[in-house]
Amino acid sequence: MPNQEKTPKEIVNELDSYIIGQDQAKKSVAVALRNRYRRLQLDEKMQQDITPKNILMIGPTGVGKTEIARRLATIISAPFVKVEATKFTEVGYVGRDVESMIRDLVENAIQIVKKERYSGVYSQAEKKANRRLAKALAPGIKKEKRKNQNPYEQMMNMFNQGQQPEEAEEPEEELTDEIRSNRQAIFEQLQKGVLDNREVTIQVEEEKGQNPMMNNGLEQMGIDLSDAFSQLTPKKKIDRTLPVKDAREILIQEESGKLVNDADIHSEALHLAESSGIIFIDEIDKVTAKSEQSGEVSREGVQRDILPIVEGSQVNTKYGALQTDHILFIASGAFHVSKPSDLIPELQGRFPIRVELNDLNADDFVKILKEPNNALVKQYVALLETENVSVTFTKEAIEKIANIAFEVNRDTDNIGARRLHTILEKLLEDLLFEASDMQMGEISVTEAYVEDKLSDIAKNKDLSRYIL
Ligand SMILES: Nc1ncnc2c1ncn2[C@@H]1O[C@H](COP(=O)(O)OP(=O)(O)OP(=O)(O)O)[C@@H](O)[C@H]1O
Repeated sequence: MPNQEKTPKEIVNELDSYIIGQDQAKKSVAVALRNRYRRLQLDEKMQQDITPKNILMIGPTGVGKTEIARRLATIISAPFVKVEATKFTEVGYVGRDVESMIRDLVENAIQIVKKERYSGVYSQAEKKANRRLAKALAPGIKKEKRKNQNPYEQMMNMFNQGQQPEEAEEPEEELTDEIRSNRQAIFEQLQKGVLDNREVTIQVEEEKGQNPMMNNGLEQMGIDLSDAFSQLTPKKKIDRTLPVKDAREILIQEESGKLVNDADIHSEALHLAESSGIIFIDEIDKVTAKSEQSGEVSREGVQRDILPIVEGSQVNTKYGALQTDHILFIASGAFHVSKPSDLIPELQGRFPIRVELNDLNADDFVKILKEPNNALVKQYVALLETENVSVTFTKEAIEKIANIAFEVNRDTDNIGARRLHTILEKLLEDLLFEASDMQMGEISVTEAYVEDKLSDIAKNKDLSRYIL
């Protein structure tokens, strides 16, 4: 489960592999996280005396605020959600209520726990899935179901034959020795992954879409009716024909679901969200009285609604009640118009750790393009490699891209590192289009190539507003 024992230095080190600069912000999140862990080690009385300290990140858009918080959560496998303060409305108005952030956090925790539990039963589930695939690929001889058999008789027959109810839904089949040994041989091949591309028809549970009409409003109370109904009605099975490797994935999911206990997952997820959840509240600067436009629904009211959640309260979810005391909240905003002191005093008190994030310059962009583990340039190189096209970027080309990004930010809107995404997409547009037909090739992206593709657009402010 979440690795809370990492020291602040270890955390900062790991953050460094993904985020360039912003050292102060990295340090603050690492310390806040460690303090939460330290507080949990104390006796209850002491724990209550120490109020958890949340973080306020101040900085322009696209400089790494969300990225630091999200990455922090990944490093310690903690549940994480990002919400926008402006999307919430005061209690009593139509819109999302603030408690939905807690319910979203729990959903995220469920996914984390489920993934972990499923991986624990993976080999067992895979074997069961391969058995089902072998059965589908080497079917037995179907026997006609006896007519006029009443349900009681059917149950008794099943019982006598030691069948499970789900097996009983399928028509009975007769197995000859030949089918049996054929099935076993297929099963063994399946285990080795030999038949992965063969087509197979399997019965899968029909996916039920949620009914938004039914849930609207009830969601606010943590009630999901379609979920409740789907528990009551048996799942409908439908036939699907698809390659073995895809069918196996579906069946492994189904079989894993049968091997784990849902109630355990739910309670573990609640505990996980309570003890190590991280909630990132963006645009907090936009819910101050200063940023309000006249005639608008009070935005400050949203702060009043957020307050009890940040202070520690109980929120009901469909998996049970959750106490919010130990959740780490990271609020963020540019604070161009308003100041942190425009937040209601109680909320200011709950976000005592303030960090400012710096604007990014062209040198930062060079590093962002090539250094992080998931650097953009690395992503495109990997994507094109799947087409056997090997792309390299010269040092000068990367500097040129960084400079163009910086200039476009300066001359139009400053969207921080997000500008690199749009610029690279435009730069590599033709290459991405042609790559599939190139059949092996080596391409070097040079400064001249960048100039050729981007300079005209970058020089024209109106054009770059639309394209870059
Ligand atoms: N310092 C950085 N190092 C590496 N990548 C960065 C950095 N800053 C931003 N990025 C990249 O830019 C994108 C946007 O950054 P992020 O989501 O963190 O913005 P933000 O500061 O939270 O802005 P907003 O408040 O508008 O959400 C991300 O894809 C991220 O990878």
